[in-house]
Amino acid sequence: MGEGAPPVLTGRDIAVSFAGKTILDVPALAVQPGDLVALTGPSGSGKTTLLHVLAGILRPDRGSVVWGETDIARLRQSASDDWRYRNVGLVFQEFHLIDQLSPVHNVTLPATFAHFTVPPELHRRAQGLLDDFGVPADAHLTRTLSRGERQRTAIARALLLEPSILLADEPTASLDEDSARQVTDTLIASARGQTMVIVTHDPIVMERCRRIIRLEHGRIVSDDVREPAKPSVAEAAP
Ligand SMILES: Nc1ncnc2c1ncn2[C@@H]1O[C@H](COP(=O)(O)OP(=O)(O)OP(=O)(O)O)[C@@H](O)[C@H]1O
Repeated sequence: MGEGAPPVLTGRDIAVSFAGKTILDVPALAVQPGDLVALTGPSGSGKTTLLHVLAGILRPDRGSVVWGETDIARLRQSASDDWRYRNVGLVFQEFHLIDQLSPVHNVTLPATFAHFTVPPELHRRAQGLLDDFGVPADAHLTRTLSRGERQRTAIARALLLEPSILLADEPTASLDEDSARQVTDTLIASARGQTMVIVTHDPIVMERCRRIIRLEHGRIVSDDVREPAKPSVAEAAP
């Protein structure tokens, strides 16, 4: 992690309201490059809203969200989409997979926005990632996968283009304890200097993160830095 380096993310005075009610009120947030941050807190506390603001999916009513030198809160929609495509891997709570495609086809989808046909090396990388995450790559249509396999497919897809930022919303929510441990270890092993912000309630994920930010009623109520736990299984390199 870039200890002492300038933050890769600087948020200031971020506010989001829905129907006149303030959902998020974050005066300041800085994240160091390569850090592993868990965003936790009770249901409805604003975690997904903050993640979407950090991803540029949701424009805050107020404030700045500066990644590197780009204030994504000021970008037009198309520029924001382009910035996200170039920089961010996203794991959504509801996965956003296409059921009628194979898992490997879902994982290679991000590549189809930039390439007419998926380059063979990205196809191989997709298969390698699915293998690392224990998903049968071509065997079935995605709709036949279990919820846990779908979740792991969504994580593999977020990693395909080796984004510098990974934002994940409850990436272990559908997994049993062993799978959650394995997926967390694989995810973290695959981070080569990536900055990760993970919304989670899962102690298995939290113990592997260096920083735990807790939200309540849309505000940061605690922000703790500590030594993360070591992986429980041998780290696999995708
Ligand atoms: N589009 C919207 N319109 C109105 N209210 C919304 C909207 N999106 C979120 N909210 C409200 O904002 C609050 C925060 O929601 P958010 O999904 O960010 O919480 P969360 O901490 O991620 O919750 P969970 O752990 O249950 O996923 C909730 O009260 C939710 O109902």
